[in-house]
Amino acid sequence: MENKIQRAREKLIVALDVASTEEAVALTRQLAPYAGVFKVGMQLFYSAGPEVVRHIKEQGVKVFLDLKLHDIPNTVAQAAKALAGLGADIINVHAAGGTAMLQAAAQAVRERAATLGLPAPLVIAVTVLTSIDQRTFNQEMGLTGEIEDRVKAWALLTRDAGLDGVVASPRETSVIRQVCGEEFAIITPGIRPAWSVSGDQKRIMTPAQAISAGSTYLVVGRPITGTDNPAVAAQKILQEMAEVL
Ligand SMILES: O=c1ccn([C@@H]2O[C@H](COP(=O)(O)O)[C@@H](O)[C@H]2O)c(=O)[nH]1
Repeated sequence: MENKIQRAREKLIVALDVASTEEAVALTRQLAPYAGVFKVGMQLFYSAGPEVVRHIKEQGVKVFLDLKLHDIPNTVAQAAKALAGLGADIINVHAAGGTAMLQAAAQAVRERAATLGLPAPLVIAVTVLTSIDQRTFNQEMGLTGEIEDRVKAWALLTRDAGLDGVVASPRETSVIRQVCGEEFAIITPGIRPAWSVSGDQKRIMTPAQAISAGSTYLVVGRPITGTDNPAVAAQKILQEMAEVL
């Protein structure tokens, strides 16, 4: 079981959705025994600044820089190049930016990392946000068809552009795995243990369901960080994951 707990720890990404470096470092120290990767999203990055990545890495964990770049290829490439210099282990962009943007981002990140002698971060594309349900997708966003088909198409686009994987709901993990293969990274937010509330997340699964579906990484924020005792919550989630590994 100890081996399975270790494997589960490597797959758990904690979303540090807080406003200061101090809070982020304190959470990282507390949760590092249970999670191998910590996610710096827009709230933390824009509040605390780029240096926060270094402070989190100093705790001996990996960092997923979740800034979801989406613009014209040149702009994204220049931004991705700047981010690659921060030492993050995973960087992401939006698949909706299209092949030229995806390729420009991946090339810029890999070249910059090589120049600095850093390991190349995984470059990942966000498909359809986990907060979007079928009604919003069709009626508000004006997109036709099923979410699952769009996710599948964007996952293939991402793979063909040479990126390392996607962000999607764990509900789409099986179909992505089928078409993109075993090596393709599938990062899944929208994780809700049975004892937590879904809130703004719409396409959700439990930690055990997401692992069973084949997700590479599970992103968990509020079900851990929003509780009175984040370490206990993280331990429970780790246990749920390990039981099906
Ligand atoms: O489709 C997406 C892409 C990114 N996220 C991010 O993951 C975490 C989830 O946090 P919870 O508190 O567990 O809901 C959050 O930082 C999002 O920005 C996502 O949820 N869905």
